[in-house]
Amino acid sequence: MSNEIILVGAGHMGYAMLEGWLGAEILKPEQVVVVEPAEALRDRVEEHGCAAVSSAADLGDDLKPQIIVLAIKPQMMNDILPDYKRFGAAETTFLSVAAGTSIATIEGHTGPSPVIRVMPNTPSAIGEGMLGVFANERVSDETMQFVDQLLVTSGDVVHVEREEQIDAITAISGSGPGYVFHFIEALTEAAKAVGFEEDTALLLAKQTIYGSACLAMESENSPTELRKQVTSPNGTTAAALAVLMEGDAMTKLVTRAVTAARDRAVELGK
Ligand SMILES: NC(=O)C1=CN([C@@H]2O[C@H](COP(=O)(O)OP(=O)(O)OC[C@H]3O[C@@H](n4cnc5c(N)ncnc54)[C@H](O)[C@@H]3O)[C@@H](O)[C@H]2O)C=CC1
Ligand SMILES: O=C(O)[C@@H]1CCC=N1
Repeated sequence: MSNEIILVGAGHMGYAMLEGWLGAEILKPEQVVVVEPAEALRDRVEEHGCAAVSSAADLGDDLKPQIIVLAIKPQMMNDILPDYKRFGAAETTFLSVAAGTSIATIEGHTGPSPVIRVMPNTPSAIGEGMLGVFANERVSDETMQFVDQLLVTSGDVVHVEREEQIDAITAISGSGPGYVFHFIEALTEAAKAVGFEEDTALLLAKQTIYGSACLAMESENSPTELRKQVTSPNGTTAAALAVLMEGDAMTKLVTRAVTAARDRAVELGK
């Protein structure tokens, strides 16, 4: 067994993580074989020097990968996993980034195997991801250490104690960039409504979110304290926050959204 990796699916998430691993030189391109039916996406990984095939049937008979990364849609798991049964119930670790898909579902196809569930997010593409991890008891310390080394190239990593917490992480940080991008859209539209052209409106919105996120990370103050520092008594921020915080409107809306995402993750796992 070498540290060979098979990456199944080189779409948004699979490719983002692969780029991080290669860029940080934790993996050499020759250690990775990608299975991806879309030709343009195979070309993209081949440009990095990785081998790429269009289906599992084209994988060499003698491959004994340390890890198979499953970066395919949860709805496709039951169709695709049988192609990887031959690597199951052995030393190969399955690492799934799919929302919802449980370890039991994966082992239902592979037999009892080391399985790690990772919930990344798209900022992983620039090394600023947030990743949740849960591993079953069959994963060796050696493989877990290697996987942690890979994952930190994508961003911050948190290990959870219970598998269902991955569904909750999915709803917060997995889907979270979607909420933040929507807030950028909303702030851009609002900037246009008060008189700015599209380009300026977008810059005002993006830089405000970026600067605020950086300050929240770097400051020793809590977000509550940072919010208070912006809010002059009877000033402009107070006028806006009176709208967003009336009856805890924003918190209730975000909690409803997160609960819907968590429930959908649970549903996808059935
Ligand atoms: N996009 C996101 O923000 C996040 C996605 N995820 C998870 O990552 C997984 C992939 O999602 P995305 O990358 O967004 O989707 P995507 O559609 O960009 O990527 C999936 C890839 O799988 C490929 N594929 C289809 N059939 C295949 C097969 N038989 N063998 C190998 N590859 C095959 C597709 O051609 C596609 O490139 C999903 O399970 C999702 O839940 C997790 C966290 C965040
Ligand atoms: O929307 C989804 O289902 C995936 C999982 C987390 C982010 N994107």
